[in-house]
Amino acid sequence: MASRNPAPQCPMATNAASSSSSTSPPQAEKYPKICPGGGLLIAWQLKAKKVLIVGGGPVAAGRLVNVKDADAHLTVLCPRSGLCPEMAYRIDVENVVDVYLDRAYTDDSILDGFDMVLTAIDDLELSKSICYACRARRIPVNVADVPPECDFYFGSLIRNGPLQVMVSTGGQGPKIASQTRQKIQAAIPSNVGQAIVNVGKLRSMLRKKVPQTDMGARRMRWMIEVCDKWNLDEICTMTEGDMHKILEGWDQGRVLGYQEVKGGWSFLPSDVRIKKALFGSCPVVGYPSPYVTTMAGFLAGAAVTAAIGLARSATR
Ligand SMILES: C[C@@]1(CC(=O)O)c2cc3[nH]c(cc4nc(cc5[nH]c(cc(n2)[C@H]1CCC(=O)O)[C@@](C)(CC(=O)O)[C@@H]5CCC(=O)O)C(CC(=O)O)=C4CCC(=O)O)c(CCC(=O)O)c3CC(=O)O
Ligand SMILES: NC(=O)C1=CN([C@@H]2O[C@H](COP(=O)(O)OP(=O)(O)OC[C@H]3O[C@@H](n4cnc5c(N)ncnc54)[C@H](O)[C@@H]3O)[C@@H](O)[C@H]2O)C=CC1
Repeated sequence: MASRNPAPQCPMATNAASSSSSTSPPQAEKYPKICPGGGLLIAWQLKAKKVLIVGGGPVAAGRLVNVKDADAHLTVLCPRSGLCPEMAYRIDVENVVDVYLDRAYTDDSILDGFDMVLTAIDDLELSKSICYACRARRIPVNVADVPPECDFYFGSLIRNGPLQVMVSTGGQGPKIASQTRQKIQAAIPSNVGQAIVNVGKLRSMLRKKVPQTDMGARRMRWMIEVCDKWNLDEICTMTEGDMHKILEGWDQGRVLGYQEVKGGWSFLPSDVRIKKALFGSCPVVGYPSPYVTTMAGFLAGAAVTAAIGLARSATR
């Protein structure tokens, strides 16, 4: 791992050590405050892991998307008569369900061998008993609608290529999770996924070029400099040929910038920046580029003036 995660900012955090300043040790301000009561947000690698969904309604269909996005091997257990249109489509047309069992849940032996179980059925007692059977087998389980019977909660998700963001409120305010997700989504540049794909490619090329483990720190410093020197739009334009050029800089201990790699005059702004200034919209607040609004305003003004002029000359 490169470097430690920055301490999460928690305005509601209280720290026993720092709240009584007279007794707090000097380290109290230096280390991140512990903020208990949260869940552990992790990117669980489900690829080829066996997941069972019990139920075939809209909630089960939502869970299906979550686990298939993570490349899980999925079994759905639900009588055909109970499948909602989306679930039927996923099973029959899209064919993304690896094993479909057209029957109701009857006995717990079916749970053996699964790595994760998700229930989304309208039978609370059965849901609870599935939960206990999973816990007896140490299988992580989520029971939709019954937070106490969940080993983990789902959250409000953003996905853009390799980028994934999850907002969780620990089960307390799912609608606020959804609203917060929408605000974050509006602040994330739409091309971030492509930029991450390109950076991922460059990183793996660098690892091939410099595989030595004792070069880890230098590799990381170099990659950090690439990401600082190339902005997101520029990274999106990086071709494999550009990557080879950038990697040539490694031997001289330097990182080539966009202009050095792509050519062009260094005293002019890059074509990417010009395009963005003229046609882009601000990814953070979403307003149209000032250049575009000014130009549109000018054209509208000119059109109105011309129309008035024409109308006047017609009435004379
Ligand atoms: C524990 C959890 C389930 C789990 O993970 O197993 C859970 C539980 C419950 N939700 C309930 C209600 C609503 N859920 C939503 C929406 C979402 N709920 C989601 C997740 C979670 N919901 C998990 C915790 C997430 C967290 O930490 O915040 C989201 C984020 C993701 C997803 O479902 O995939 C998705 C938003 C997706 C998006 O838009 O991005 C809305 C709003 C709406 O529909 O617009 C309402 C109505 C408003 C309200 O009730 O507040 C009730 C019924 C309460 C009752 O009966 O009164 C319970 C049960 C209970 O609380 O007891
Ligand atoms: N985010 C959340 O946590 C939410 C949870 N819910 C809850 O999730 C549950 C499922 O809701 P919906 O998807 O709307 O489904 P639903 O209530 O429309 O249908 C239930 C599904 O479970 C299946 N089912 C019932 N008994 C079964 C059995 N023994 N074996 C296999 N399948 C069985 C039915 O055939 C059907 O497909 C409900 O309890 C609902 O209250 C609902 C909305 C949001």
